[in-house]
Formats: sequence, structure tokens, C-alpha cells
Amino acid sequence: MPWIQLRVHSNSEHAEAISDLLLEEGSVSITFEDGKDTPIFEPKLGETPLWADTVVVALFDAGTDLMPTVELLKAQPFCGQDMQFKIEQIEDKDWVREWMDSFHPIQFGERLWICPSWREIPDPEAVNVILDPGLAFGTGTHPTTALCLEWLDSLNLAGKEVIDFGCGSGILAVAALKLGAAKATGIDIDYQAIDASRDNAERNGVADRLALYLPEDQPKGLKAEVLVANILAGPLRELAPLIQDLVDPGGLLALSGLLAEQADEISACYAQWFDMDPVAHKDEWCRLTGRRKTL
Ligand SMILES: C[S@@+](CC[C@H](N)C(=O)[O-])C[C@H]1O[C@@H](n2cnc3c(N)ncnc32)[C@H](O)[C@@H]1O
Repeated sequence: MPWIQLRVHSNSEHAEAISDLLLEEGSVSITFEDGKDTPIFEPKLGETPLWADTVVVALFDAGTDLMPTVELLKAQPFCGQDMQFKIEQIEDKDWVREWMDSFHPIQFGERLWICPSWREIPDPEAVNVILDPGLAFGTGTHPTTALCLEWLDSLNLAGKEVIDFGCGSGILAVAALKLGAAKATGIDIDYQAIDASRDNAERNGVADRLALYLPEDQPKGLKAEVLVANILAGPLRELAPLIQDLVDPGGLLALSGLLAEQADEISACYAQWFDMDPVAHKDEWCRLTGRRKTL
């Protein structure tokens, strides 16, 4: 079924009021978009701030006459007669299909390929991770995941135990196992991530070597020789005492999900326990690595 869409240019202060009015007028879905490409990284816990320039995008059934709604909005003090808006016809698409068509196998480092489960494997001799992220984060297309995959590929993981802290789709844990790790543990606060990781481990024949936990169920005394955590700077800072304790003396650590300007502070924090390497960059993101001190 095709749709008709109304886009109203507003701001962080009035977007909610516009959204409420559009829902009352019969909109079937509302989304907020950044009007000026000014991303908000890491809002405070429990807060979902809007952009200074916010576009309210409302979807209606095709055939809806939107002009009365536009006039109603213009009559509101929070919009006014000079309100900027656009009406667009939206052709009906299979969005899942579109996304699937855009996701191709990608190589990371020397040996590793991430292959969407619906695509042919380009190099059957390579280390191939067959992936369907489901509803979880982690396809390899994001620079932070890519930085972690390249790091894992560069290591000799044979026989090692690996912790993937914030496992999302399980992409890093499954890659570590396929690169030779003996055992991996994935930890995530999100049930959907745990499910997706389990599915991906099964898809790759490594489910018997992957343990998955919500943080509250994590076994006491858990430790590994290699830990990778692709979460944001905030949790990496707050959870530093817990994360460092999961790495064996002499073990290896990779932290990602960091913006370049956050690297020095997080690196200094982990330098209490780890000998830190130079920062690796990809686009505006970066990765920290280090080896746990033995004393
Ligand atoms: C950026 S995704 C990374 C997913 C995947 N490891 C990758 O590299 O693509 C971050 C994941 O960390 C999880 N996460 C966030 N805070 C966490 C916490 N405090 N403890 C455990 N997992 C957390 C999120 O639910 C999400 O799945």
C-alpha cells in the first residue's frame, strides 16, 4: 500500500507538540529526523534529546488530503504561517528486501570475511562468518565493528578464550571462534542481542563454544586472554574496573565505539591496568588496544 508523507521543519522545543497534533490527525507513524546533520552522540542516560533543527516526518494512508492538517498546524503558535513543510508520495517498498540487497560480503584483514547469510560466499577458503544480524547491532559495515574485526584477524587466537563485551549480533565472538579461539563468551544487556548471537553461532557451527549472558548472569570470576568491547565511551569509562578484571594478566584488550576526541581520556583510564598501544582510526571512530600488565 503506498503512503503519503508530511515533513514539517521544526526544532527540539516544538517537535513533540507537532507530533501529537499529527497523530490526532490520523498519522500512522511519526519519526524525527536531524534537520542539519548534527548528530548527538551519547546522550545522558534516560534522556533522548532532539536536534536544534528537527524535522517531524508523519506517514498517512495514501489518498489522505493533508492540506487541512497543514492549515491546522499553521494556525498553532508553535508553527505559524511561515511553517516549512513538504508533502511526498511514498512508493510501497519491501524495506527488508532493500536492506538485504545493500548488504554484501566484506573482507576484514587478511583472512576474515563477513558474509550475509542470503549471499554466496566469495572465497570458500577464507575464514567466513555467515551473518544475519536480526534486530541486533553488528554487520561489519560500521567502522567500530570493522576496527574490532581487523584486530581479531591480526591475532593468533588459536586455543584462546575471548570475551565479547556488548556482543550485539555476536559478530565479534563468532569471528573469534572461526579464527581459532577455543571458547568465547558474549555479554549484552539486550535480550535481542543474546538471541541474535545464539542464532549466528548456530549458523556458523560454533554454538557449543559460545556462552552468552546478560551482565547480571555473568559467572563470578569470569576471565579471558582476549577481550573486545565495542560499546560507547560512557559505558567503557563507567565499566572500566569491571572490564579490566575480565582480562587475564598479559591478556589483550580492544575497546571501540569511541570517537577520536574521546580516545585519550579512555586510554588514560585503562592505562592503570594495561600497556596501551597507539590509537587506530577509521573515519571519526577509533579503537584502543593494550596488553594487561602482569604485576
Ligand atoms: C555498538 S554495539 C556492538 C555490537 C557488536 N559487538 C559489534 O561490534 O558490532 C554495542 C552493544 O553493546 C551492548 N551494551 C551496551 N551497554 C552495555 C553494557 N553496559 N553491558 C553489556 N552490553 C552493553 C548493546 O546492547 C549493543 O548490543
